[in-house]
Amino acid sequence: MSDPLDLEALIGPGALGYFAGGAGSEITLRDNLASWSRYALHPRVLVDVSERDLGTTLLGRYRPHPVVVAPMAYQKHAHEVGELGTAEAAARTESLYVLSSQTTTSPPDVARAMEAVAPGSDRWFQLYVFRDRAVSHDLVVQARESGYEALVITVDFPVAGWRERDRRTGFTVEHPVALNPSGPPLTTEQLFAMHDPSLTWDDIGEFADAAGMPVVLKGILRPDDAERAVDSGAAGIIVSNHGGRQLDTTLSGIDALVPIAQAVGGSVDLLVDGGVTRGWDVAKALALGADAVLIGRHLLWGLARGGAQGAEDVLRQVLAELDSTLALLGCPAAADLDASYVGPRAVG
Ligand SMILES: Cc1cc2nc3c(=O)[nH]c(=O)nc-3n(C[C@H](O)[C@H](O)[C@H](O)COP(=O)(O)O)c2cc1C
Ligand SMILES: O=C(O)C(=O)c1ccccc1
Repeated sequence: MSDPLDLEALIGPGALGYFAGGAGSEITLRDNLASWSRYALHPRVLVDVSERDLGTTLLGRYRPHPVVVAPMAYQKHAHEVGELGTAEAAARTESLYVLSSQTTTSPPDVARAMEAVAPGSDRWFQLYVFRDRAVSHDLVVQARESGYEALVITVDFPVAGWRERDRRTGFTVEHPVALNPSGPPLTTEQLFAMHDPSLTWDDIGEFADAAGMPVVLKGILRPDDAERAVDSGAAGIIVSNHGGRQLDTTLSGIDALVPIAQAVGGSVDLLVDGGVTRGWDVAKALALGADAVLIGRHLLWGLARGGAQGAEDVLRQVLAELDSTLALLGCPAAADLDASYVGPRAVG
C-alpha cells in the first residue's frame, strides 16, 4: 500500500484528499479494502498447472486477462502525463482501459496514444449524463469516432457523496476537457453540480439507443437493479460503490457481487470493483461470479509515483500475482474458477 505522507509531498494535500478520500466516515472506503480478506481461498492440489490461462470473455470478445483500468477523473492532478500514462500502461499490458467523462486528456488523444503503443488495443468510455445533455451527447460522439467500443454509464452519482476531505481542502480542478478548458479553476462541488439528479431508467434507454455501442451500467449494488439493467438491454454491469466515495456504509463491491451474480449471472457480463490491490483479490472475484475486475486507486498511486511506467508496474504485479494464484489454487484457467475455490473466512 502507499504511504500517504510520501504521496502528499508528490501531489499536494488537496489532490491527495480528493483521490484517496471517501464519503462520510469512510467506513465503506476501508471496508472495500478489508472485505477481500473475509473470503478464504480453497486450493486444490496435484493438478497440472504447468500452463496457465488468465483469459476471460467480455462483451463476447476473448481478453487475455480480467484486469481493467477503472475510470478516474482528473489524472493530471496525480501526474503531469495524466490519462496518457494509465492508457499507455493499459495498452502495454493488454488491459482494457475505461476513460472517465471527467478526463483531463481528450478521448481521441487517449485513443491515439494507445494505438501508438499497441494497435488494436481496447477501450471503453465512461459517461456521466449531465444536466446539459448536449455535453454528454458530444462526448459519446467523440468516443464512438475514436474507437471506444462500449459506453459505461455511471448511475451512482445523482449528486456527489458527502466528501469531508474536499470540504476541508477546497481542492480545485484546472483541466476538465468536457467543459471549456480555458475557463477558471472549478471546485469539485461546482463540477459535481453538472450532474442531473433527475436521471432515470428512461434516460438510460435514450442514451443506449443513441450510443451505437453496447452499454454497461456502473454503480449497481442491488439484485433488483441488476435485473432491471438486464431488462433494459445492458450488456454488462459493474458492481461498485464508487470506491467508497458516494454513500457511506453500503456493501463492499465483492459482498454485493454475490447476490447479484445469483440473480443475473450468466445473462450479462459482471464486473466488480472496490479495494482491489492483489492478484488473489481478482481470483476471488472471478470465483464468486465476476468476469472481470476494475482497479482504481492502486493504479493511480503507481501513476503518481512513476507516470506510465509506475502504472504499468502496478498492473504487471497484479497480473503476476494472479498467475501465481491460479497455479497455487490448482486451477490453471481463470475461466474455470468457481465457488468451490472460495468460502467465508473467520476474521479474528
Ligand atoms: C479519484 C477518483 C476519481 C474517480 N472518477 C470516476 C469517474 O470519473 N467516473 C466513474 O464512473 N468512476 C470514478 N471513480 C470510481 C472508480 O471508477 C472505481 O469505481 C473505484 O475507484 C474503485 O475503487 P478503488 O479505487 O478502491 O479501486 C473515481 C474514483 C477515484 C478514486
Ligand atoms: O470524484 C469522483 O468520484 C467522480 O466520479 C467525479 C464525478 C464528477 C466529476 C469529477 C469526478
